Amino acid sequence: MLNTPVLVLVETDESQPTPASAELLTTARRLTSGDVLALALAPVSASASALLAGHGATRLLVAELAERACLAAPVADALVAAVQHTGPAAVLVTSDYRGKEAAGSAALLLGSACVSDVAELEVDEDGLRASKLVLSGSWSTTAALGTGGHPPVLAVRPGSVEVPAPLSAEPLAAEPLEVSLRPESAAVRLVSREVSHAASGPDLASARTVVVMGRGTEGDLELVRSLAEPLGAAVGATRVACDEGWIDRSAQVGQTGVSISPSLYLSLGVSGAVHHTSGIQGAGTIVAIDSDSEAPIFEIADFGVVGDVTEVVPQLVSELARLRG
Ligand SMILES: Cc1cc2nc3c(=O)[nH]c(=O)nc-3n(C[C@H](O)[C@H](O)[C@H](O)COP(=O)(O)OP(=O)(O)OC[C@H]3O[C@@H](n4cnc5c(N)ncnc54)[C@H](O)[C@@H]3O)c2cc1C
Repeated sequence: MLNTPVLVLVETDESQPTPASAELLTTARRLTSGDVLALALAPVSASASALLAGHGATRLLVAELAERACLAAPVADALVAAVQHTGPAAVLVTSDYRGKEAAGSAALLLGSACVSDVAELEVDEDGLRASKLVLSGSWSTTAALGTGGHPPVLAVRPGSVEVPAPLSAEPLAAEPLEVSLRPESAAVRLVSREVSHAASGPDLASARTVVVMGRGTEGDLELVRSLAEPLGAAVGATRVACDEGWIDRSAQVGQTGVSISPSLYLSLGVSGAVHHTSGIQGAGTIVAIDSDSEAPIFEIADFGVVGDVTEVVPQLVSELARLRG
């Protein structure tokens, strides 16, 4: 175990940290006996701050980036400022679209290492080791990050660790962090930001359960939602479903879409092309419903149903309702 601080970029809503942030804090807490420094990019409510502490944070730095918090370059500047202020052994961010880009930029600015899509982190006598799956999950690679240099910046995939219930804790005192933006960061302005159609359920990248719509659903989003809603699942899609305009592009899972690692992945009429399955490498249990028994998705599925989604899904939904009384 390390005894030096670990810096974690966290996000909170009104009352709590996001599930991905709780995972990062859990990971950091397991890596070090030293401080776990939470860096927030907006003011944090007392209840969210207490939960940050409950998940393992010992200090809370707040860099107020306002609307720039959703742009990678200013976030990288905030990470660099926090590193210079606190001297951590490592920096953890969530491996999503913004986190990966910010991690790369921050590592470049710090002259340190960067690994994205990290599935597992451990400490051995030589320092930190980060593991990830590559080549559509056919290889697991581990990078040794050494010690003594600038802290490595690690983008950790959501869904990689189980988060225990938070301990009861007092809110942390927020420590303001001054961030001076580089001219190139200050030059980028946020013009608009809106919630997309696909984002009406849980966040796709960090959801514990995901139901994915493929071509076999023939665009019946109601059918997909009829299963997703009782499961509290996020809705994802294949590229074909997005190309057809059945659902917003932001729902695309795969090589050119979002990478997901839910505990439960359920596919409806998805063939299992490698471009799609490369985005679900970290998934726990894979359940596939497809009318073609030869579909490649069945090669990686833990449970498979060969059948028509229009017949199987309603039966599944009513069985779920029956089991829940
Ligand atoms: C460079 C590149 C990048 C790509 N990136 C991505 C990516 O990020 N994500 C992605 O998803 N794809 C991506 N693709 C596309 C990918 O190769 C596949 O074409 C796509 O994933 C297939 O989508 P699908 O499974 O919905 O459709 P199909 O492959 O057409 O499969 C449809 C499935 O539905 C089944 N079916 C049909 N009717 C029913 C029914 N009534 N009930 C049950 N099952 C039924 C069929 O048996 C079939 O297995 C990429 C391709 C390229 C070249």
